[in-house]
Amino acid sequence: MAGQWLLGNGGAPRGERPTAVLLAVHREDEAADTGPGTEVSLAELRRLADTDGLSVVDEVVQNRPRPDPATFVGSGKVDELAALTERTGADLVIADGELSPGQVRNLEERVGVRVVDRTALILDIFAEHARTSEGRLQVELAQIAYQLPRLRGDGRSMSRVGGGRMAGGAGMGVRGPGEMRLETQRRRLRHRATTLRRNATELARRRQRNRERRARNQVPSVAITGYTNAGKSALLNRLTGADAQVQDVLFATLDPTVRRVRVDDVLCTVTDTVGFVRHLPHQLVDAFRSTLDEVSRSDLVLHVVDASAPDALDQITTVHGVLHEIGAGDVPELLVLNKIDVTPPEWVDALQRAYPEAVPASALTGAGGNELRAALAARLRRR
Ligand SMILES: Nc1nc2c(ncn2[C@@H]2O[C@H](COP(=O)(O)OP(=O)(O)OP(=O)(O)O)[C@@H](O)[C@H]2O)c(=O)[nH]1
Ligand SMILES: [Mg+2]
Repeated sequence: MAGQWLLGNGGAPRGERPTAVLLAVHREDEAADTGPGTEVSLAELRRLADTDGLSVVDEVVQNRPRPDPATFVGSGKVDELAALTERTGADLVIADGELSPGQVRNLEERVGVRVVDRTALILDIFAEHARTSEGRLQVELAQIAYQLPRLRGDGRSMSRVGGGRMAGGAGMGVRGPGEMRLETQRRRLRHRATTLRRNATELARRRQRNRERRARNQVPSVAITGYTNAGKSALLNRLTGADAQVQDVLFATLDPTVRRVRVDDVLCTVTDTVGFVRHLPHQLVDAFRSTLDEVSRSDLVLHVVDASAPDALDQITTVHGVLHEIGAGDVPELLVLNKIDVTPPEWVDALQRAYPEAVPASALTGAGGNELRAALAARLRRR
């Protein structure tokens, strides 16, 4: 895909990447006890920015019970942010949350640089990583859903935030009052979404037919799921000898790879698919419905956890939340504690205390492979 609507520039050397300041609200109230904490969330936002080809130069965090409805952080912090972006010459600000269109406008007016949110960043990464026509189509649908309520009539939001395939074109060369332009943009986007949805339906039907064919052959299906970067693709390769793309970036895989494989004596299909993340944009969950159906229609979910992540337990909870949301909450699950080659043994113990049936393994070294195969075959036979 052309790069004009991308926030970052993954191909550029680090020194030439666009620079960003992160902006977060640290809630001191009860929410802080249940969530992963601001530190973990910010570290993840930093990785997302890095994956998107941006260079993070600084961050601004404010303690407050909840985000300010007008400017996300309070007025004093906005001044601080403006001074910081001025001093560092940062190209944009990324808020760790979802901003309302009003918050974006107010912040941009006062800070003087582009302001985007976590959702836009994730959409941008998806746009860059989608390879197949189905993946691209789903990403564009998600982008349109994100853009529609954020159109400004001046054509700005189109090319500024995430943008879709039509980013540069829509709204260009249209004269007239802002209201009319806004209406034209809206109509074009809706029209485009209708076309895309029609194609998506056709692709979903094809997926459905393939699933039915596999079901007729009585071959059970296993869907590999888990948090992004947990090692899902590496595990698929380890289990099936496939050559799925393994990368130390977030959302390397967007398009499902299906492999037929014999696990011990059981023949099954194994699908590797898109990873999950905290606050996975609902626009993406909606748009990726047909891809995610591979998970909800599978016979077994192989849930891969990066045991070496300090927030592994919280990642498990996040994945369970998304599985529930996509209607896969009732599919039997086998948990794999991956990356034990780099995990302190006491962490693995703690995870196994919480999830006694989980199988420790390493997709990298192959450790635990036999136990995993045996557990997988046993679960499939039990079916
Ligand atoms: N040390 C170690 N690294 C691993 C292991 N499994 C995967 N990795 C590394 O973790 C990173 C992510 O692996 P992937 O297989 O791409 O992860 P994924 O879950 O498919 O990630 P997305 O598709 O981006 O959601 C890569 O750098 C892998 O080399 C493991 O068992 N041990
Ligand atoms: Mg992957």
